[in-house]
Amino acid sequence: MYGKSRSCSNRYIINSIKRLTKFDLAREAYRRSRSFNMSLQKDKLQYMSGFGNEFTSEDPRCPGALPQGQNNPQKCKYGLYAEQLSGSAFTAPRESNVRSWLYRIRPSVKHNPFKPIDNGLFTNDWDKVKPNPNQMRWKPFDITKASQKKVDFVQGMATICGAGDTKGRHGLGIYIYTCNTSMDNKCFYSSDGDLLIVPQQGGILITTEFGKMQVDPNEICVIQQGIRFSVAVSGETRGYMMEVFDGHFTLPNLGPIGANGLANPRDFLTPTACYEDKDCNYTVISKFQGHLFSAKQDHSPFDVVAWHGNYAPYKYNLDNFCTMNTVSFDHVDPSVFTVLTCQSLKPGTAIADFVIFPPRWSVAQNTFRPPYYHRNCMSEFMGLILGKYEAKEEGFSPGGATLHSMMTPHGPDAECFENASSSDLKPQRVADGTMAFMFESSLSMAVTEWGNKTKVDEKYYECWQPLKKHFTIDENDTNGPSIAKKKKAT
Ligand SMILES: O=C(O)Cc1cc(O)ccc1O
Ligand SMILES: [Fe+2]
Repeated sequence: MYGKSRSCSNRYIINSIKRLTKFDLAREAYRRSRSFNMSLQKDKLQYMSGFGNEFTSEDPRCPGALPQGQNNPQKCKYGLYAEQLSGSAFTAPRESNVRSWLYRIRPSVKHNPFKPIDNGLFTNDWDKVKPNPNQMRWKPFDITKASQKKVDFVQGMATICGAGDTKGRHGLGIYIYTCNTSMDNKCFYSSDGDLLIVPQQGGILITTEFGKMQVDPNEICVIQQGIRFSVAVSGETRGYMMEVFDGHFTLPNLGPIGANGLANPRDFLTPTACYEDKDCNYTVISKFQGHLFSAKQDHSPFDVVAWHGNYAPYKYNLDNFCTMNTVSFDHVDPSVFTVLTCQSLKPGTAIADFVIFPPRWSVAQNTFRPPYYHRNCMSEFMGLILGKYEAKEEGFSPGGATLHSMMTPHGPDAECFENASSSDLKPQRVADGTMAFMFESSLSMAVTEWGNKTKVDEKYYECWQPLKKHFTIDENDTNGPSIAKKKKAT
């Protein structure tokens, strides 16, 4: 039945070359799926638009692979296995209930046992490190050259800071990834949380169980808990990554802004089903309770022929962000630039917000335009994708980072303060050719041992030391301080 069907071309080919050995058949299936996958140039990849939609997707090579009207028929078309991936408790309220059904060549369970592997610089063990309340700044993180040592995405992950606990399902981790080589017959998934990936140098082609996404610098993607993915790169590659243990990212409420603006739902792109039927020695790396484990299996995990559901990875181009801001006076809080948020149980308070500082018009009367001086009951980790950040034109470079921990004072450097205090306030473009971002968390994060000793800019504090005392009392100022007025009266 399957062999006669034009619809599943791998089977068709396999059955039409009957006298070949099992090995030849497997090789032929691999060749066909490989040439299909290679023909998917990054600009030819197809996506479905929308945030949190109920999507359906079938690989065009196997039409009708999705069961109609039910999730797990006694026999799935093309001999596929049905598998549910649950991203919320079965009983979660409808608005937060997420799951997808995958129709795959083999179920994920067909693997050898997981064995612990060396975590390298990747850890969620931040409680052993001594706390450090200082402002932290990191110079751009080094990328190993392929000629020195081949490093893939998983080998190149390093934890810079974090808080909370994977077992208690509460917290976040912030990671830097640097790599020079594609993951080869190897995939990764986190059992602990959702990953938000922010490429900074070099695009990444991510193959997931749901399909492929090309994510270039100035784009971001989210790969949720449990979803397997493999990263291909084409040179020296660097980026930032945040993992949230509590729940999933959502779009922020817009309140009085109205129904549109900030990150609009239709600009989120989810990949379409694209299977590979590949028999090979494959390695699955699992992050489980903050530790890495490896399991071998005899096939590619990217064998999902069709899927449906509302639990699927997505990407977003930061250029699509519709910025809101003041058109009268005062510097508006940076929450107005929130792209995605992972909320805690405390109303309006985030485990993590992903906030960007996009190119925009700045129009403000009688206002100190750059970020204000600040002490925050939240932690602020910042990264720079491109260009410069207006509050610190010098010293904060693309591929570097800053951390302003809970209640740690921060704000514009002395030069920025002096310039912005006297600049002409006509409407102006700000942040053109730049993209800075912030991971803001209500948790108090600890910097890891690696974070404390790698690329740290020990002189960061110096950027505020030239801030001058400008305080003066003008005896003739009738609106001035009461002491001056009292003196005049007597
Ligand atoms: O530069 C920062 O550290 C982030 C930041 C931005 C802003 O617009 C206002 C306050 C703030 O802390
Ligand atoms: Fe701040």
